[in-house]
Amino acid sequence: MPASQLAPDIPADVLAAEQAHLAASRAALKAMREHAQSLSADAAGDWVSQQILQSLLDQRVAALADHADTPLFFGRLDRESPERSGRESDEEHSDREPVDLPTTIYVGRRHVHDGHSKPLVIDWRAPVSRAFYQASPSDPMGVVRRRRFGYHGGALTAFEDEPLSEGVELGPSKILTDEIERPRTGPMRDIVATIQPDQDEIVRATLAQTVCVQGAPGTGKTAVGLHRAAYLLFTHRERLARAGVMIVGPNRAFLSYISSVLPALGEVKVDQTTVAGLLGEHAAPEDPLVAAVKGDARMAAVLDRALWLHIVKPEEGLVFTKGAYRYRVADYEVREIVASLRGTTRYNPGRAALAQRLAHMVLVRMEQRGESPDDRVQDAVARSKPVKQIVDAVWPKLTPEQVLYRLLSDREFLAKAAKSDLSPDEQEMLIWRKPYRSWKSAKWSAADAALLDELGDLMERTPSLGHLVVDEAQDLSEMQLRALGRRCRNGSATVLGDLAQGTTPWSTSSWQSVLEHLGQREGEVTELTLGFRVPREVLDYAARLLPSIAPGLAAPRSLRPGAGSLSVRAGDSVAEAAKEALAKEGSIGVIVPDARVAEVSAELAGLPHAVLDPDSAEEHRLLVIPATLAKGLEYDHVIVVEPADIVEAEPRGLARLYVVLTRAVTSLTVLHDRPLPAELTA
Ligand SMILES: Nc1ncnc2c1ncn2[C@@H]1O[C@H](COP(=O)(O)OP(=O)(O)OP(=O)(O)O)[C@@H](O)[C@H]1O
Repeated sequence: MPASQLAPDIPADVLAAEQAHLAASRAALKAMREHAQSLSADAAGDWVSQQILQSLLDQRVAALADHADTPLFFGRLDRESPERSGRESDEEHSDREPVDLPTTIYVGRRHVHDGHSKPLVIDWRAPVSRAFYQASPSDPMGVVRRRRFGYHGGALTAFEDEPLSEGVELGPSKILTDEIERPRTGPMRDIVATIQPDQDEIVRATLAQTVCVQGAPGTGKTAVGLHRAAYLLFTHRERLARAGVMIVGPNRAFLSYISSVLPALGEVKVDQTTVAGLLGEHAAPEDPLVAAVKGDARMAAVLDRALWLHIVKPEEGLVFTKGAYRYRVADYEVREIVASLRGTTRYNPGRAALAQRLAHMVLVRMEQRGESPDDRVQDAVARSKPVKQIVDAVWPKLTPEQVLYRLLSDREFLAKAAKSDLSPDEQEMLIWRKPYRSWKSAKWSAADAALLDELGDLMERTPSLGHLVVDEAQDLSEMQLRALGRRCRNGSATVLGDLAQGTTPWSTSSWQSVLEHLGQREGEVTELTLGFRVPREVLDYAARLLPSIAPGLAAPRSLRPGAGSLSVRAGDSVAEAAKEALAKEGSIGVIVPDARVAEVSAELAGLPHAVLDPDSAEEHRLLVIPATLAKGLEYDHVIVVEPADIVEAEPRGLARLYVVLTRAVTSLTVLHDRPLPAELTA
C-alpha cells in the first residue's frame, strides 16, 4: 500500500463512510448544543447564583457551536487495542470522566459524543490524541494507521493514510504541505491539524514547566505559544480558570492579528495584552541610552532603597488621650516597632502594621490601668489622629509615582538610593533634563512604567496568574521581565522569541538571563529550527544580516524552497510593485520606514489600500505597514521600501531590517533608490 493515498485514487466507499461519520458527528454536536440550551438556570437558589449559572450555560452553548467551514475533525487513528482516555497521572485532566475508547478514534477541535456517551470526536488535547502528532514508523505508539483528512470549505473531500506499523518510511504528506502553503488572508489561524512533533512537545509540556523557545522567523513560536495556552486550559481547566492565563505580545497590531486563534480553539477566557497594556500606556520619548539604564535589573535595588529611604527615624513618642487619661508610647518604643517591621513586610502592609502595633501598645497601657478594651478599641486607636500623625511622619503614605519622581529629579536622593549600583555617569543620565513641576504632571516613558510597577510591588504584592505566554521576549528589558515574572510568580511561563529579532535598546543576547530575570531559572530552553513561513530563497537573503546582528545563531532553515520568490529592484515604483502583487492571490504588506508612511500611502493613491492601524478592525488586502509595527506579522506578498532608511532609523536598525525581510509567505520584493546596506550585499 502506498504511504499516502489521495484523490482521485480514493476509494469512494471509504470516503463516503468518513463523510457519514462527519455528518453523524455534526448531528451529535447539534444535539449536545440543544441539550445545553434546554438547561435552565432556575434551579440555582438565589438571583446571583442564577446569573452565574446562566452565564456558564451561555458559554457552554457558545462553545458547542458548529462552524460549517471549520473541520470538526481532521485526523483518525486506528489503534492496536482500545484504551481508556484516562487521566494522565500528573495532570488534572479536564472535566470529563475517563471513558472506554474505541480502537478507531477521530481527532478534532473539540470533544463530541453521541446520545450514549460514545465518543465520536476526541479533543486534540486529550492524552490519547498525542499519537496523532507524535507517532512515527519508528515509534508507532500503538497506532496501526494514521489518516489525515482534507477539506474543501466545510466538506470532507480527501484523505491520506500513513501506515505506522509496517516499518515503512513515510513520504511527504500532501495534505500537510497544502495546509502550510495555503495563502494567508486576514488574521492568523490555528495549526491544530498540522502541529509538528517538535512543536507538539512544547505545546504539551506540563503546567509546572516553564519553557523558553528560541526560533528563527516563521518557525511557529507564536502558534505554539497559543496552542500551549489552549492545551493547558483544557488539561487544568479548573485551576487555570481561577488563576488565569495571559498572552503578552509586542504591540496591538500583533494582538489583533492573533486574536482569533484561541477563540477558534474554543478558549475565550484568555487575556491578550502588551507590556504597555499591562504596566501602563506610558510613552514619553526617551534617549535609548537612558532607557537602557532604566531597564537594567540593577534598578531593582535602587528602587528598593529609594522607597525605604522614605522611612524617617521616629524622634517623638505617642500620646493618646482618652477621657482624663493619657497613654504614652515612648520614642524608643516607636523606634523599636519601626525597626522590627522594616524589611519584614511590603511597604503598605508595614504602614498598617505600624498603626496596629502602636495601638496595641496603647491597649497594653489601658490594661495596666485596669481597663479591659477589646479589638474594636484597638482598631479605633489605630485610626485615631495621634497614631495617624506618627505613622504619616515616620512611614509616609506614598505612591510609586511620588517615589520615582523624587528619584529622577533629586540628585542627592538618587545618589543615596543608587549607592554603588549605578556609576555617577549613569546617575547623571537618569536625572530629568527638564524636571516636571510635580509627580502629578510628570510624563513617564515606557521604561518608567516598569520602574513604577516594581515600586508598586514593593508597596503591595502583585497577584500572580497561573500561566503567562510571553511572545517576542527578546525585546523586553530586565525590569520588564521582572514585572512579568511577578505575574507568574506562583505559576509558569512560555517564553518565545528570537535573539536575532531584538530591536529595543535592551534586547537580550541570552535566554538564560531572560529566565533569570523572569524568576523562572528552572525553565528549559529549547529551539524550533524549521521555518513554515518564509521561502528558503528569501530566508537565505535575510540571513546575510545574521553575522552582524546575532553571530551566535545558525542560519535558519525553511520547509519551502520558494524559487523565484525574491526580487530586488533599484529605482522601481512602489505602485507598480503593488499592482503586480494585486494580480496574485493573497495578502500584500508594503513595509516602509516609519517616516515614509504618508508618502508611500500617497504614492499608492490609485490603489485601494489602508495604513495598518492597530485600533481598527478594518481589513484590507493591501496594507502599508510602518517597519516598527511589522514584528510577528506575515503577508503573502511583502514589498520592502528602502532598506537603508529602515536601518538608519534606529540603533538596532539592522535587526529591524531582518524582521521586515522575514514577513513574506510567498514573495518578497525589495525596492531601493539608495544603495542597499553593505551587510545585505556582502
Ligand atoms: N505546524 C504548522 N502547520 C502549519 N502552519 C504552521 C505550522 N507551524 C507554523 N505554521 C505557520 O507558519 C507561520 C509562522 O508561524 P508563527 O508566526 O507562529 O512563527 P514565529 O516563529 O512566531 O515567527 P516570528 O519570529 O517571525 O514572529 C504562521 O502562518 C503559522 O500558522
